[in-house]
Amino acid sequence: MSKTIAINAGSSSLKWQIFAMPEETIIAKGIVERIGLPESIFTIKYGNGEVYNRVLDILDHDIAVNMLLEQLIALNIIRSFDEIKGAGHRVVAGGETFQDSIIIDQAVLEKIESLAEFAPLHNPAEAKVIRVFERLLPKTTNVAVFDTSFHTTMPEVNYLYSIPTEYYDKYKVRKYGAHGTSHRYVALRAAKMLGKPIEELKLITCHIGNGVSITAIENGKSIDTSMGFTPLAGTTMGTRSGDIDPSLLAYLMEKLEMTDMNEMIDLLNRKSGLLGISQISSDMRDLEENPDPKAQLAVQIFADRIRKYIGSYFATLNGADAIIFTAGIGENDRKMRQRIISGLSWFGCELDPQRNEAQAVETIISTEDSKVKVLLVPTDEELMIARDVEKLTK
Ligand SMILES: Nc1ncnc2c1ncn2[C@@H]1O[C@H](COP(=O)(O)OP(=O)(O)O)[C@@H](O)[C@H]1O
Ligand SMILES: CC(=O)OP(=O)(O)O
Ligand SMILES: [Mg+2]
Repeated sequence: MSKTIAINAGSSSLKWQIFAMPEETIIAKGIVERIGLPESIFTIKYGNGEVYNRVLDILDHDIAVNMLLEQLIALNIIRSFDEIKGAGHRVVAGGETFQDSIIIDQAVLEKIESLAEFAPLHNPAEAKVIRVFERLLPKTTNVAVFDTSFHTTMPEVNYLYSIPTEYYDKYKVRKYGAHGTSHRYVALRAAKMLGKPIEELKLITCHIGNGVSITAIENGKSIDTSMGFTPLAGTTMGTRSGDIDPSLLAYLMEKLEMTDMNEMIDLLNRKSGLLGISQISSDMRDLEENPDPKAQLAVQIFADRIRKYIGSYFATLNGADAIIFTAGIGENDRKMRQRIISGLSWFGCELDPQRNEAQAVETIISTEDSKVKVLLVPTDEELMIARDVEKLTK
């Protein structure tokens, strides 16, 4: 038995699990939520159902990971960092350089850092977390697992933008997508739940967290996905605008007397989405029950954009067997699932209100008669990451 830690740094969270491998039993797990927001939540579950929980302001991922490593020792979950043989790190953007998971050396880490423009809210923070590991756990093998890997099967017709092709040839400008590890995991689980080989299924997977992406899956392969060159594209998200008319950039920059394009991109990445529309919060928990009309408008726009992508993927796939909900909002927010599916009855999707009460458990939430099944599948990016560490370090 060896111990592997899987670290999943998201835009608003840091999730992690320590597994005994190859048994895949969980030794401890935890999440730091609302990173960068007031009242971040730091939780560790370990031992025989023990829980360590603190609410405090955690400014960034660097602080979160240092706090986590400190508590692993303080709570006696491990006696020394040397016990951890492998560490798997989620990295959002691998570009065309990294098609698969890889052991991290200095050249790999520098390349991950150089891909910052491909995932500005993620790669820099993820690289920092890896550097903390290199410093504090020098004997541990670090492995990078890329969100983009699963989407490398997308056909050219879907990953190319309608701009001069020379820019793809010269600069690798294309759609890369994200959340691939999650889409892959929930698709595999869905096939099990439906009792069919994944090769025979057409699936639309909806990863709805602080970042949101919708993926069309055929034959177990990603055919198209809503995120683009970076995770800014697609649907409305916690702080990201999703798709907009690019002409807006020049127009708004002039109005705002902005000269730096990075400032504009930052506005779309960090001040838009639920936060921008509601002017209240990027966190769905602060909005869902909030009677403020702006909060409710934000919630409606959020649902509408997801529904539109699902609709378009019915066209991409020429029909679908199942829609799958996962991630923070997809797993926990039944009202949001109801809002999204209620507009898709023409396609043959019908939710069972009672089954839809479920939260964070694997279950079918559509009615018996629903032509398209609707599934709730809690994602487990960390397990997929730990499996890749095991594969590469054996
Ligand atoms: N019980 C809940 N009801 C509604 N939304 C929830 C609930 N629990 C978590 N969320 C939402 O999930 C989002 C975070 O999702 P998550 O997948 O953890 O994020 P990340 O993108 O950082 O990985 C937040 O917007 C949070 O409000
Ligand atoms: C790519 C992305 O948006 O990831 P997350 O939802 O974890 O922030
Ligand atoms: Mg995430």
